[in-house]
This record gives sequence, structure tokens and C-alpha cells, in this order.
Amino acid sequence: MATTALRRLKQLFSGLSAPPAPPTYVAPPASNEKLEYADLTIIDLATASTEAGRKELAGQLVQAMTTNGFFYVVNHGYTQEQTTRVFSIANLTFDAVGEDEKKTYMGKSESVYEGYKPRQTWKIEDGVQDQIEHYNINRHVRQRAHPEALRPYLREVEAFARHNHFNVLYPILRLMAIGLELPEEELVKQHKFEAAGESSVRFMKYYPRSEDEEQRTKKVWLKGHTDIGSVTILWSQPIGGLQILSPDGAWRWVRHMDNALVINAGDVLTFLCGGYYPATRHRVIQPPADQVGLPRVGVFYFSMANDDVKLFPHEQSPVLQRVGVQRLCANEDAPTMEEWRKNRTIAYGSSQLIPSLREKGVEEEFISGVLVKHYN
Ligand SMILES: O=C(O)CCC(=O)C(=O)O
Ligand SMILES: [Fe+2]
Repeated sequence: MATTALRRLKQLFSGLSAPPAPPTYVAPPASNEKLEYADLTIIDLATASTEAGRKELAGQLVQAMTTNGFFYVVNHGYTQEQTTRVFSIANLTFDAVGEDEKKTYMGKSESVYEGYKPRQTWKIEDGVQDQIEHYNINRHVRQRAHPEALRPYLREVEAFARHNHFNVLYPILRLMAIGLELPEEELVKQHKFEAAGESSVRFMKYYPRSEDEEQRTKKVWLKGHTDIGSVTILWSQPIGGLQILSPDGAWRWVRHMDNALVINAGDVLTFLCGGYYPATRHRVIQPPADQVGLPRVGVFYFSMANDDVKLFPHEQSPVLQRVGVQRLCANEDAPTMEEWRKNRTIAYGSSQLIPSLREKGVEEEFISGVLVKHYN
């Protein structure tokens, strides 16, 4: 009797005990090359706990969004140790899962990123395709099955998704609403964690390419684009390659900052905020000379509005009334979030892009009747 109870208790505790540490992903040192870096604002989220603090941060955010379009966030609530552990889980998702198992957990639909995206599925240039592997995880982590190596860490991945959504996305959306002189919760309401939609964690691994591929693509690894969704949270990592297209037409590098987040706006914010927070144009090229040949592991949270949100601007914003609303389409033609993400995802990397007649180095396509540009 006593032994059975003891055994039960032991089983209970072993179920609750922490999973073994994943093999530690040791990130290489940051580049020492002399590069032209973008000068990005740092938003300190510790300041967001008071109303006065939020007002101050909203001013900084408006400034950042109307110039570079990218900014850093610090004091987001994860320690360096927690962040390193997430990168280790990300790396294990690629290194500790065999090719056959990866096939089993590949996405089943063209219109949503879920599970593995294998390499060489997107066109880059001159017949060359990408060398990028993804693993996409909807924030409702258990709605899909995951490879065996990842299973011990699902609770951590769930906590990570919630952390991005509640502790980073919501505070940023509140600052954006304040910047538009809207009620603080106006954009948060359109991005509910519980609603149907695709806000997701993404692990990525870029693999080094052949010299021939580098030449034929002019070193471009991921073509210049704007993100499909609303706010993209990129967990800063030391391997360079990410560049922003600045308003003066120059591509500038994004510098790594330890345990910081690099945040930018996507198309959905252009729609919802009437052009006040334009989607940031960015790309990934071959890492700097002292990092050539290294794989590049990335961890992201791609946020989207609730699937049923119609993507038209908050015209009631006093700021938009003063500065004017830029529209991507008439309100009656506005796609829903669901239509937009599905059509953008199906087209991405596979559609035939048309060279722009107006802008040099730009290619275009129409998605849901809206002009989408790609930047070379
Ligand atoms: O890998 C990066 O640094 C950026 C990736 C990116 O822009 C994207 O996946 O949309
Ligand atoms: Fe992107």
C-alpha cells in the first residue's frame, strides 16, 4: 500500500520535473568588420510601467517608425540565460531531427507556415533558390504534433509564445496606439492571443551557400521584402546579414545587441495605421567577411491580427486626421487578415514578379488587389 502510493508520487514528480537541458547552442562572436550600421532607437520596456513612461516611449517609437522602421527593445523580461535556452531549442529543431522525421512534420498547406519549410523552396535570382530552413509553431503550440526531439520543450515554447505576445507585442501595440492618440487597447483588441489567427514562433536556420550561388544572387539570401503581418519580433543574434533599406535608398546593416529584440512593422500595420507606421523594407545577405561559412540561427515571433479583422485604417485617430490617411485600398475592398496572410503566403517566393516601371531595383505583384513590392 505504502509502496504503491510512493510509486505514484514518484511518477507524479517525474512528470513535473524539468526536461533535460538541450545541447547548448553557442552563438559565434559578433562581427568586427567595419560596416555601415543603421542607427536604431532603443526602447526600454521597463519605462512602460507608468502612463508617463508610456507617453515618453510612444514619442520615441513614432520617431523610430517614421525614420528607420526598426528599433531595439531591452528589458523585455527574459534573461540572457532564458534567451540562450530558446536558441538551443531552435537549433536542436534542425540538428537533432532526421530528414525523414522532418518530412513528416512539414507544412501541409501552401497558405500557412507550419512545421518545417525545407530549403530551396523560394526563388531568389537567376534560378538560385534559398538555403533557409524554418520551423513554424502557432502560438497555440499543441494544436499540431511536433518532432520527438522538441517534445520535452513544448512547455517552454508555449511560455515563449505567450511571453512574446503578452509581454512584448501588447506593450508595443499600446505604444503604437498612444502614438496615434487612440485608446491604448485599440490595436491590442485586434490582436487577441485567444482569437483565431496565425501569430507564431518561427525558428530559422540559414545554411552557407556555394560561391556560384553567392555570385548569381549578388549575395542575397532573402530578398528585400516587407513582412506580411503586423509586428515582427526578432531575437537579436550575432551573425550579421540583416539589412534595412533606409529612406535615402541605402541598405544598412543591423547591429547585434546582446539579449535585445529587433522589432519592425509589417504590411498589416500599414493597413491598420493608415501609413503612419510603414512596413519596414529589409533583406538578408551573406554575413560579413569574418562570419562567412557559418550557419545562421534565428528566433522570431511573427504577429498577425485576428483572422477576422478587416484591414482598414483607424481613421478616427486625431493624428491621422491631422497628417492624412494613406490607404493601400478603399475600405470596402480591404482584405481580412486571413485573406491577406493566405494570399501573401501562397505567392511568397513562387509568384512571377514584374519589374517596376517607376522604381529601379523593385519588382511588383498584386495581392488581394494591393500592390506589393520586393526590393533588390
Ligand atoms: O533572418 C533575419 O534576420 C530576418 C528574416 C526575415 O526578414 C523574415 O523571415 O521575414
Ligand atoms: Fe522579414
